[in-house]
Amino acid sequence: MPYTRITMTHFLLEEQRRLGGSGSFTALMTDIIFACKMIAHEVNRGALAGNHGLAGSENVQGEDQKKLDVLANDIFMHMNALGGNYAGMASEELEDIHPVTGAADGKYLLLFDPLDGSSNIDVNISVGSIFSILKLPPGASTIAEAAFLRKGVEQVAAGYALYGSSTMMVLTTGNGVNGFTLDNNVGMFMLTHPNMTIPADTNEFAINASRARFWEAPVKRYIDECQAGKEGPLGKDFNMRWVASMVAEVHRILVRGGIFMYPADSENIKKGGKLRLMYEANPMAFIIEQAGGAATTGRGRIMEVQPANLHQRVPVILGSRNEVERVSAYHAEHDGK
Ligand SMILES: O=P(O)(O)OC[C@H]1O[C@](O)(COP(=O)(O)O)[C@@H](O)[C@@H]1O
Ligand SMILES: [Mg+2]
Ligand SMILES: [Mg+2]
Repeated sequence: MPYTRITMTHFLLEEQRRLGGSGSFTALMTDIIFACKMIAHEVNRGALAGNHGLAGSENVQGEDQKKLDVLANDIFMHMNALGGNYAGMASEELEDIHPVTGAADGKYLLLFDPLDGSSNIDVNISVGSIFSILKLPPGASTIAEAAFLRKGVEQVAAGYALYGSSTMMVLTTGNGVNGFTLDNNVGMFMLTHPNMTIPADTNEFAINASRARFWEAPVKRYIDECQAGKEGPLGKDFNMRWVASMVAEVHRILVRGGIFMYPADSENIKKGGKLRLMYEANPMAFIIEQAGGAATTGRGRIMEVQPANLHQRVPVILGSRNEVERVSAYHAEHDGK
């Protein structure tokens, strides 16, 4: 049998040739690949390297930082500054944007969640990293927060690394979604999941049901209908999953379909929702839409939300198109639209 493996680097070079680019995109992706490999290594060493537990500090959102949140952030910042491809970065773990010194020619902006699902670190359940890449606006000479505050539709690429039973990277550059698995023996990501697509229908939902008492009527209606199964209005039995790592939930949906919801509720709406728009919701929405799914706040497309600040939160409902559209329709009906 002929050998057919394609490395992520070769895949990116091919993509670059197709677009007629100069190579800077491949270079910046190489930095992200290095960062994710190093974080995978630290996640994998876990307690052996003393990587579990709290760091003893809080991030800008008032959340307790885990040691790995801090380490993953340091790795992401360091590796992505080295190549000089970015003019600036923004992270879940940093209050302000971080202009990259010496990167006068950096043409891109990087936003990231260095470690997603961090409540799962110490219990050895899948976690991940999420990233979103924007082009520096034309004519921008100084890197201010305003340069980052752009709608998700302006992303040029987005992806995540999943540190699970195997390490994977999933990427979109606006031309479909492709998944790569890290071969630890050769240290390279190999294309294993070409052209990932999400089935339009599903019978699997993911929501943190402990928040049911706070849900809005359209969310309660939908989950009640899922739970009513074959005998209910949806006419089929549903299964439920909740990993509490958005990366793992999105990956499951890309592989076998499903709907993931972290909706607005009467409690989290005081902050705008739970998940962060710029480095969680937007990159995942881009990936999901590119795979044929849909991503909404319940009241509009996530990627069309105009960000007002870096750490803005937003309600998130994404996955198999027909189910996401059903939940949106329930919101519209409820709002009298
Ligand atoms: O603790 P909950 O309410 O189940 O929330 C879990 C959600 O929060 C997150 O962990 C937030 O991400 P961080 O771990 O990066 O803060 C998501 O990955 C996940 O979907
Ligand atoms: Mg996160
Ligand atoms: Mg995080």
